[in-house]
Amino acid sequence: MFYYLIALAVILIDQVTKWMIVKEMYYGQSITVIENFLYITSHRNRGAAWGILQGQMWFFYLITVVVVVGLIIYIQKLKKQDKWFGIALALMLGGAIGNFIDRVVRKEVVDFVNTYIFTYDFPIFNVADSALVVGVIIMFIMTLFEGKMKKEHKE
Ligand SMILES: CCC[C@@H]1OC(=O)[C@@H](C)C[C@H](C)CCCCC(=O)CCC[C@@H](CC)/C=C/C=C(\COC)CC[C@@H](O)[C@@H](O)C[C@H](O)CNC1=O
Repeated sequence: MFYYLIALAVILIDQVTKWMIVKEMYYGQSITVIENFLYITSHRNRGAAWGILQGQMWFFYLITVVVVVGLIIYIQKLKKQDKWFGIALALMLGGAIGNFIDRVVRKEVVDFVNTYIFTYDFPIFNVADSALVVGVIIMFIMTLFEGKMKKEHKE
């Protein structure tokens, strides 16, 4: 149950930030936060990461529903000691739903976090993407860590 609160918090923060960007900024407007590193740029994406599959909304709905159902089943099955795993799943759940709301309501995803990692202009993303990526990273670390733990028990 606790994990759904994390997912809900991610959705709220994601939707509030997107709502502010849509309300306060015109499309393409950019605000410098840290020169040459971080900008807030009002952007829209009809695709997935890096703008792949532009406009394939039905495909995105399908994938997102499968991802969300999978995550909920996984969260329900969690045991007590899988705390971090649950947090990772909750972050991914919140992120997936956050972008899903945009895709259903706006038919496009609002993006605004514009970072330049070294000289590479990383694709503009949003809070939901960050939650998804952080969730994936935590899950990846947990899986590695779990593997290591099991090996130790065996030896
Ligand atoms: C993060 C997943 C993207 C997110 O997937 C979602 O919604 C999920 C729930 C539904 C998709 C239909 C299915 C995932 C497709 C897989 C994918 O795409 C490969 C992802 C790799 C990833 C490593 C895990 C890299 C990271 C990229 C970016 C995020 O950097 C922080 C750049 C984000 C910008 O291109 C921004 O314009 C994207 C826009 O906001 C729409 N977002 C989505 O489609």
